Amino acid sequence: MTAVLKRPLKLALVQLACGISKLTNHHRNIGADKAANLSHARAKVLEAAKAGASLIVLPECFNSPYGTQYFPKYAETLLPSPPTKEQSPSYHALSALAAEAKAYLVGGSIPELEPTTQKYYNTSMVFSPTGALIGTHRKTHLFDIDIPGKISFKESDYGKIGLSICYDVRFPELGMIAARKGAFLLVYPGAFNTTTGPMHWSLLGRARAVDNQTYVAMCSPARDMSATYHAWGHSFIVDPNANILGELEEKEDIVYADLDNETIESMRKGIPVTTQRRFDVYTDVGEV
Ligand SMILES: NC(=O)CCC(=O)C(=O)O
Repeated sequence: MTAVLKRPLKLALVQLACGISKLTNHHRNIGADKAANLSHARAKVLEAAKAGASLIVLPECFNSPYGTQYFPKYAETLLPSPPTKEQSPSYHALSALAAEAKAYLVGGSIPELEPTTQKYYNTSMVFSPTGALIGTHRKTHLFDIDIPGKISFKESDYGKIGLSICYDVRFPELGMIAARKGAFLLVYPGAFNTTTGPMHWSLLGRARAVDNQTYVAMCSPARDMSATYHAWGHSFIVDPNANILGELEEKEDIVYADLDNETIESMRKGIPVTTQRRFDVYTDVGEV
């Protein structure tokens, strides 16, 4: 999916502690307690909003332990939209939180149960600062006017973001299609692990940034060695030149970066691959 946001903007990735934690009694089993996770996510998102972030991202499976064995217990029904509070407490919590934070909120992902087919999905929901749902993504493998003193509206100040989930980052086509449709930022709520994380997490995010000359944001849960799945952590934000603007370690924390148009424009001017494609020689797979 793509969403449209005004730039420049401050982006925050919330590397949430969402596995089962043994840190303190207070935090014990927080990963297994959806209501506690939603309340903890609220506190961290409001912290990011207070720091000035207008686009805030939560990680993959932010309100449940990560693992398909947990899907039946934690899954919510999102269709028909809008769901009731009973069908999807997370939908309502995220919608209210986006409005409270007055920020765009990429709600990481949650397990979804499709009521007709009874199939499970790993689904991300995106809310606007009014609390409206503006997009969803299920993991799959310019009007410019300036009349002085009257009206000024610059549609080109707005940009789209492309959203995929975790393993999706290994499929360059998704990011490429989003970038070719105008996305300036590719967001991946994700939960790599302590095996594949050190090998590929950073490499893949930086590769997608260079491929598409966009910003890329990879938002992981914090690592919890007492959970059944050990998330890599290391949430990071990278610019279109593959420079890491900020990266976390494995514990709970928030990383911020200011994103602008100029960096993308200057990168695309300097290395103009976006205008040099040879569709007379090979097929335009990004044109779908
Ligand atoms: N949650 C995921 O999709 C994990 C993907 C992963 O670890 C990988 O290496 O890819």
